[in-house]
Amino acid sequence: MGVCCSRKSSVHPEDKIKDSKIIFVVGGPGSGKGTQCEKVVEKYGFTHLSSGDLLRAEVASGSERGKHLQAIMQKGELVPLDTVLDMIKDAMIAKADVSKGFLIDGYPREVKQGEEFEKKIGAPALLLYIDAKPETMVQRLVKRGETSGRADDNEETIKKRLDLYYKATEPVIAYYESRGIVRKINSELTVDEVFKQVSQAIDKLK
Ligand SMILES: Nc1ncnc2c1ncn2[C@@H]1O[C@H](COP(=O)(O)OP(=O)(O)O)[C@@H](O)[C@H]1O
Ligand SMILES: Nc1ncnc2c1ncn2[C@H]1C[C@H](O)[C@@H](COP(=O)(O)OP(=O)(O)O)O1
Ligand SMILES: [Mg+2]
Repeated sequence: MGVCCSRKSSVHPEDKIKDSKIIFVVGGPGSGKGTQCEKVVEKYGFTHLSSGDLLRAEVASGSERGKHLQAIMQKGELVPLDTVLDMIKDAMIAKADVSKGFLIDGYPREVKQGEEFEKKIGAPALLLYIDAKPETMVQRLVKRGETSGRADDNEETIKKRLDLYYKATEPVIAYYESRGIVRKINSELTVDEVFKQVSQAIDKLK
């Protein structure tokens, strides 16, 4: 490795984001992640990146890759790790200069996603665990499905997403609990009451 390469590495775009404040927002489908993230953006000015929104934007672009992703999401399955991680990383880099912190909503969906994120980007300071009962989540998603236009907000896919959440995503919480960064949020309350808990968790960060 000569001078050229070491110099090159010092201007890697990743360098801009590795020291940012990173908050993972994890919870089942319909638990209220997106709703709370919007409120955090309003109050704290953080950058909200939802893996689901990034994927849906790719689908909406009509690209070949989008068609492939749509088929996976419609079945309630997880898209390939590299696809979603690259999208998040690119979105973070694009905001690196102006962001006060990042809310990573809907990621990690499995422990491996968390490990890869830390290898390629950095470590989270906090994991907000948005917790609601399965009956509550199903009820909210069925209701959201009346207007969301989302291909995965139907009863059959909701059931699959819930099963996958308990199987693949819940272990993520235990994984980070051992590091002491998990804050469990009771999402059975009103949006504002849930947000009070979220605010308290974020305020403790400073
Ligand atoms: N605390 C709450 N009480 C009642 N309904 C809620 C609450 N939080 C979210 N919702 C509703 O539940 C649905 C799912 O919320 P959303 O934020 O999209 O969840 P997620 O991003 O976790 O799937 C939305 O229709 C939202 O308006
Ligand atoms: N981190 C991730 N890894 C793999 N697939 C993901 C993903 N985040 C989202 N997806 C795919 C599969 C999900 O069923 C779908 C919708 O995700 P979402 O918008 O985060 O749902 P919700 O907000 O209802 O929990 O997109
Ligand atoms: Mg969401």
